[in-house]
Amino acid sequence: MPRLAAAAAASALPLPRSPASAARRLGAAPLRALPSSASSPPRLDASACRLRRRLCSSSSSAATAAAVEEARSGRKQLEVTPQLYDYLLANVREHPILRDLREETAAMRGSQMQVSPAQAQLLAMLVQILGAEHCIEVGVFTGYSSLAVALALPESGRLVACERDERCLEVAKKYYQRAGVAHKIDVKHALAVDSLRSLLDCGEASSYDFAFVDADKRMYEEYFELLLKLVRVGGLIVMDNVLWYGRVADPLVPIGDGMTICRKLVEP
Ligand SMILES: C[S@@+](CC[C@H](N)C(=O)[O-])C[C@H]1O[C@@H](n2cnc3c(N)ncnc32)[C@H](O)[C@@H]1O
Repeated sequence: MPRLAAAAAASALPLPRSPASAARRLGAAPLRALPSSASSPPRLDASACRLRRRLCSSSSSAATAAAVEEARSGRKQLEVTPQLYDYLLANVREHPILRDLREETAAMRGSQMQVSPAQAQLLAMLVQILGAEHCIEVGVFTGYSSLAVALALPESGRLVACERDERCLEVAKKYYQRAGVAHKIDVKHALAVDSLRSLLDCGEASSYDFAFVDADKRMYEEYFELLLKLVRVGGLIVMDNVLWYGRVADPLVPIGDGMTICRKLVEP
């Protein structure tokens, strides 16, 4: 975690702090625990702590609690209703083959794992803004996000796509062919951690512009450390599901389920 935190400090957008470190930084005892699962410790709402700290010298505790609640309720998060989702879908740019892939995947088990068209458009835009040529994806599923990235890459671009499930890859490869981008995608059918290590073993440190992680969450720290080596200075690492259905406190980039964007600024 220290390396992760150090990298986050250097990046444009910070990664989540642990509740304990947030409390230490604020010099405050936890005010109140957010709901958490039985297996995880209660989490501190750091923004509530910050607010309380600002107010506590001049307010009574009742007034402070009221101000905390007011600030909390004022921080509105938009719920994506079916109507809003339809609106987004109607207005997002989606390649016709991406749409076909989304429709085929909708009938498959695990279809909810696919990134949304809006998230895919964001990834494609990041790749284009960066002028990325070399990309990595960890967690392909049926290929929606990887296809969006490959379509955004120039002809000379390459995407290393890591996935352990062969049946998902069959669907993905079919759509890579249909979209005419199969030549840009190097599919690695293996555990992603092994694929990333073998890229490093092949001398590919600091040679990637962009990485997207959307796979097994317990490995995120490991993926981040490996990608920090593989991505060049100035490159981006995008991690999906960082909020994990809201089970993480102190959200930072509430895009979808907490897509977090880290820019590598220095060699680790
Ligand atoms: C959330 S889905 C990816 C969705 C994909 N980005 C999309 O837009 O359709 C996660 C994928 O990661 C794969 N996966 C999980 N753990 C993995 C591992 N250790 N190595 C490689 N792939 C893994 C799963 O098989 C699954 O297909």
